[in-house]
Amino acid sequence: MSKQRTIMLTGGRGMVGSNVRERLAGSDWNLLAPSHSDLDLLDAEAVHDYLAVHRPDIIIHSAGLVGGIQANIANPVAFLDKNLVIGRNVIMAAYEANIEQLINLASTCVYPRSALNPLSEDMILTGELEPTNEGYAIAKLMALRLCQYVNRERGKACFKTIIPCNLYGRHDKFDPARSHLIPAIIHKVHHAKLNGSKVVDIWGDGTARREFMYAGDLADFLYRALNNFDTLPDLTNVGLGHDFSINDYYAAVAEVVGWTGEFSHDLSKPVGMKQKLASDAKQAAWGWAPKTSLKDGIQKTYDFYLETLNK
Ligand SMILES: NC(=O)C1=CN([C@@H]2O[C@H](COP(=O)(O)OP(=O)(O)OC[C@H]3O[C@@H](n4cnc5c(N)ncnc54)[C@H](OP(=O)(O)O)[C@@H]3O)[C@@H](O)[C@H]2O)C=CC1
Ligand SMILES: C[C@H]1O[C@H](OP(=O)(O)OP(=O)(O)OC[C@H]2O[C@@H](n3cnc4c(=O)[nH]c(N)nc43)[C@H](O)[C@@H]2O)[C@@H](O)[C@@H](O)C1=O
Repeated sequence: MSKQRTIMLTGGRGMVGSNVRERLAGSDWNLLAPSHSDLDLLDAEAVHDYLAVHRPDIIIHSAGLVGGIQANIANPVAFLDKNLVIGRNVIMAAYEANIEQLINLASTCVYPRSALNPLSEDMILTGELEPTNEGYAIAKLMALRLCQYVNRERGKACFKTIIPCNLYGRHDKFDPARSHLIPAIIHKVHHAKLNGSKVVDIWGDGTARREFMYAGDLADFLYRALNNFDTLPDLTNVGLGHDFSINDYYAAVAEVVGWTGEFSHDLSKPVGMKQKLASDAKQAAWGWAPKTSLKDGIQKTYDFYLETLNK
């Protein structure tokens, strides 16, 4: 009989982490998902001691300070400092404890702002970063490179990094000061419907493009990666392979929510990258593709939003 394998999931109460926990429910994996209050990842000694005691077979590192464009602009110090320290602590503790397998989560903000789309993994560190989330991106780049250096020293690919595109889904954050685009639209359009408002504001002119994947699909990718770690590429984008304009996302949410008003454009708001579409060549070669359509994903996210309002 084979030994039950143990996974440590950081950020297990966050959006990605909660979707991963739901995906793992009923599986053979023994899951360790310490909450922020159980284990503060800013505390290097605590992380070191935790790994020395628990010795997981694999770590999914999904914790961090995460937020939309406005939160990143408002708090560059925290986004750089906290993510740098958390990334360093988790990866170095895993290195020192000789943990065999780790999956580190980066983000498409690691790509240069002027790189040609679709963005392929070999474009990393070839140009200037997008200023609206530069601090966050520098922290993510540090963690990505640290994983690659561990692999170089060990002579094998033990610590792998995935680069998800923008994500949304159940367990998302809907607070306008922190939220990413899709939860922000759900919150705005739901309230417009509730209050009988005829107009909703879109930040910017709405022509910027984003690739938003349903977080349940990322959990599905990670589940496959856990069970096929050896074939998972050392560094790979994870995404849809196509994108939509900001205006398209507003229209899609309005349809799901059932609101029929009009949109105006607030040109004083930050827009960030004009486009950040990740190449899906590596993930496709690995044999994986997301399954959730934009409409289904928005519907599930809206249902979750309504559940949280009623709690
Ligand atoms: N959301 C997105 O669009 C994208 C996310 N990613 C990456 O995916 C990962 C998960 O993101 P997501 O789930 O959206 O983010 P969330 O903010 O939903 O979750 C992050 C989690 O990290 C925890 N955390 C933060 N600081 C600490 C700490 N000091 N010690 C312990 N736990 C801590 C948070 O706990 P608490 O809330 O209690 O502080 C929270 O549970 C991140 O690495 C992110 O960069 C990549 C691409 C896109
Ligand atoms: C995942 C990625 O996410 C962040 O980058 P971002 O993609 O720019 O983030 P966003 O989801 O907040 O915005 C996407 C687009 O949407 C437009 N937009 C319109 N109207 C609203 C609106 O009401 N709210 C928000 N937030 N955006 C809006 C907004 O102007 C922008 O053009 C990084 O900071 C970092 O976290 C990171 O790596």
